[in-house]
Amino acid sequence: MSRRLWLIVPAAGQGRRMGADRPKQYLELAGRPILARTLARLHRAFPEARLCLCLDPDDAWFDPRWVPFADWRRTPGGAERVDSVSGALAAIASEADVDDLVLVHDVARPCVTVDDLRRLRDAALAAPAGAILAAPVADTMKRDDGRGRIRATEPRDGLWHALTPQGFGYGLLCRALETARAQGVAITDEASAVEALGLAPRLVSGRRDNLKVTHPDDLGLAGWILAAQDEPYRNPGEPA
Ligand SMILES: Nc1ccn([C@@H]2O[C@H](COP(=O)(O)OP(=O)(O)OP(=O)(O)O)[C@@H](O)[C@H]2O)c(=O)n1
Ligand SMILES: C[C@](O)(CO)[C@H](O)COP(=O)(O)O
Repeated sequence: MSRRLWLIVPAAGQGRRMGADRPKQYLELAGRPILARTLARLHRAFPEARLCLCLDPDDAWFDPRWVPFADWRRTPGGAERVDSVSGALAAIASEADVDDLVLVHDVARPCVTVDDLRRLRDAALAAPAGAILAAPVADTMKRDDGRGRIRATEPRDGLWHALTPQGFGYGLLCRALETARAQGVAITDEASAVEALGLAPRLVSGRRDNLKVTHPDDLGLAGWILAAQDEPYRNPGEPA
């Protein structure tokens, strides 16, 4: 049997750094909520995928009309991003096979391109330890002294920004997150849990404009990026 594709979209954050009147995934980006934009990009790349959308159980903003997937379920978000992802993995335990491929993608990354999504999927299918989109660090890196001054210039050779999606086999990702939890390893992405097992996920060079909308000025930037990208970002029938 061929490996099925699951998408896990953590969307249960509060957007504290954005400081808006609602969680940032519900802020408008080029006329639609960020959540709708991100799901539209994922659907354009993988219309047949099964979606787990991690939402805060108390979320009062979500509208199911923004979900273009035929096969989707809402799963309860947790206290941290990793808890939201773990909750989604647990929710599909009776349906998923260990070899199924799981791509985890932040709802806060609406500018990911269809081309990058498919390249990452293909790389993750071929890599036993999974794969992540990532971008090489382009700036000189400084370490501060805790008082707003430079203590050191850090070598940037071999440094990458971790992006999403991050893709792994279902069984491997469950084992990695359970082990990290049991060992008290703090993780901010899926790859770091897999790394903690002693495995080495592949780095797939992705576009630098796959930014995570985090701070207020990211919103304008994301709007410019969407407008500039050379692929359509509206769903068929969606107003201009
Ligand atoms: N308990 C949480 C925390 C975060 N996320 C999701 O994880 C992604 C990356 O998190 P981040 O950018 O830090 O989002 P927020 O937690 O919303 O932002 P902040 O840290 O500023 O509050 C986002 O898609 C966010 O919705 C989640 O599903 N569950
Ligand atoms: C997973 C991630 O997008 C990789 O860059 C990122 O770590 C998630 O955001 P957070 O601020 O670390 O929760």
